[in-house]
This record gives sequence, C-alpha cells and structure tokens, in this order.
Amino acid sequence: MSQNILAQFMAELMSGRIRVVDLTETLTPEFPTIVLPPEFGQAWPFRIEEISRYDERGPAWYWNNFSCSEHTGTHFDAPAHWVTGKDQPDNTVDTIPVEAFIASACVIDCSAESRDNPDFLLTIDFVKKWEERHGRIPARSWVLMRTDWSKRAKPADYLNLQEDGAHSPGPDAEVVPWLIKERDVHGFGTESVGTDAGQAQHLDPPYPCHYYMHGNNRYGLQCMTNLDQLPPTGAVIFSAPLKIRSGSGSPLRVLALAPKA
Ligand SMILES: O=C(O)C(=O)c1ccccc1S
Ligand SMILES: [Mn+2]
Repeated sequence: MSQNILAQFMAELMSGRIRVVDLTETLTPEFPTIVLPPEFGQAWPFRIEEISRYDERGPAWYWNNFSCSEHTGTHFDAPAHWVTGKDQPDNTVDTIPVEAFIASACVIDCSAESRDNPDFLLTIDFVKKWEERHGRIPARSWVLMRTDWSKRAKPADYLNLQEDGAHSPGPDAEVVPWLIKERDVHGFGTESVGTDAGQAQHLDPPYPCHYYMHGNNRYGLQCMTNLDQLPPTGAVIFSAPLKIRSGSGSPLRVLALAPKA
C-alpha cells in the first residue's frame, strides 16, 4: 500500500501539482547572526575559505572549508539548546527521532502587524482568530510565524538593533505554553534571527519560545524565508539538521511541499 502511495506522491511531484518551496536563506559571511549582550559568548558568522578551484592546489576539483555556529543562518533548534530542555530525552540533533524532521505546517500571517510594529507579539487571541478562518491547528504541526522579516535585505534592518537591544517580532509568553498544551504543536518557526522576539529577554519567562518549546521537547526553526509562498495550512516541512554529535542545533536546508497554488 505505502509503495503505491509513494509512487503516486512522486507522480504528483513530477507533474508540478505539488510544489517544492525553499524556505532557506543563503549562507554568506554577511548574513547576520544573533547578537547577545557583550558579557555572553557569541555565535560565529558563516566563514568560507577556498581550498582549490581546478588549479595547482587541486587540478580537477573545487572545494572550500567553512565554519559557523550551530545557530547561524536558517537553522534548527534542538531541545538541548535551552536549559529547560537539557534533561529531555533525545534532545540533541543527533538523537531526535528522524520522524520529527518531516511535519505539517500552519502559517500565521503577521506581516502587516510586524510591518507596523517591529515589536509585535503573537497572542492567543490572534491565533484563535486565525483558527476561525483556517481551522484548528492540527496536533504535531509546526506553527510558522510569517512576518516578512526576511524581506529586510540589509543586515542592520534585519537585526534592528537599538540602544536597548534588538526589536523584532515573536510570540508572547502566553501563546507558547497554550500552543503546546492546547494544540500539541511540533515546534515554532520564524523569519527573524531567533524564535523569540528581539525584546524577549524582558518577557516572563525570558525567551518564552525557547523556554517552553524546548522545555517540552519541541523544536525551533529560525531565519526562514518565503513563508509568503506557503498556504495557511496544508504544507509539509522537511527540516533535517546536520547530525552533529550532542549538537544543540544546526544550519540546514528547509524545504516545504505545498499544493500547486
Ligand atoms: O536559538 C537561537 O539562535 C537564539 O535565538 C538564541 C541563542 C542563544 C541565546 C539566546 C537566543 S534567543
Ligand atoms: Mn537557534
């Protein structure tokens, strides 16, 4: 039976009736990484160095060395990333069950609100209004917060750092536990540099998305793009991080399968 279904799936994919949407930013040395207060360790930006390019260093091949943080660019957050998730089972990128890397997605469009207010916070009421139009969020779905933040091409606009830190949208401290308890969501995804809002250090608890999602053995995706190309419901997300031993996360290629518009 499943063989038949997979053959039908490939026929739909090859026909174009299923679209593949790339939700990944290009890794470049210029792509911004999260900036924490100076007393804390910082994420490495993406660095790349050519080893050879069909030349005397390697006549028939082109390759590079690269380095970056586990949390550079479009990346996956494992539960071990946050102290609340440190004792969760299978909480690192190499131990998370691989079935978790394929899941449905609900896309909540907050782009207008985020354009008008960089500190916009997604609330329970906003999600309930979304559900009135698009139906209840299915269990084990990703909730992807569309803010169109990825359209901010300049790193300075993307990080949006002011004297008191970053200003970018995210979920409030009530909606995250509600999504977990009442909707059993798989994880939370954003277009900005973190799954939490730029001013989330002032929420209670600080960084509520990290605090609750990872504390409940759920996952995060951030620095996503092209969420405006996805339907509110019906997309399937492929998000397999690098299999880093005891890794807290990793850059990855995030792809969505969506019905032809
Ligand atoms: O997961 C991340 O990349 C992230 O947003 C983060 C990383 C470390 C500390 C705080 C935050 S808020
Ligand atoms: Mn992260």
